[in-house]
Amino acid sequence: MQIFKVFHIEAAHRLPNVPEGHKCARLHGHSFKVEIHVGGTPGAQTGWIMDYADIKAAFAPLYDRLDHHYLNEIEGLENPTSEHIAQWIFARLKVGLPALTRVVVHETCTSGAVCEGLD
Ligand SMILES: Nc1nc2c(c(=O)[nH]1)N=C([C@H](O)[C@H](O)COP(=O)(O)OP(=O)(O)OP(=O)(O)O)CN2
Ligand SMILES: [Zn+2]
Repeated sequence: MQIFKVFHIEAAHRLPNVPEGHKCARLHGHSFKVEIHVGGTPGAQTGWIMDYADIKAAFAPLYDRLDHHYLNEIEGLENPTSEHIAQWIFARLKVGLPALTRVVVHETCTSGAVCEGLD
């Protein structure tokens, strides 16, 4: 079973490696929606896999690094595609949140990336 918590991140970026004339080469911003999913079995007494507040606390340091920042300036996000943002979050969050199973980054209402592990 999995639970999830949703975060909203305002941030700017540009994609440096797109073909010439691509709209995403220009500086622009998004209201990113990030889902953090955690897997496990609900505890017999608690009835929950984990307190949602603990997911929030684990993600907080990364949230602070991303929210209202220019993503290209962040180490590891020099090419901040949805895919790279999802991988960047997964790699760093997994260390302190071992039950992490999935990171979903909605870049717009119609597009996004899902990371369920690192190759
Ligand atoms: N595979 C990827 N493709 C694109 C990415 C990406 O991160 N991974 N990023 C972009 C742009 O940053 C852009 O902001 C989002 O693109 P898009 O979904 O095309 O945005 P629109 O608002 O124009 O979408 P519509 O629903 O078609 O209006 C581009 N590609
Ligand atoms: Zn974009």
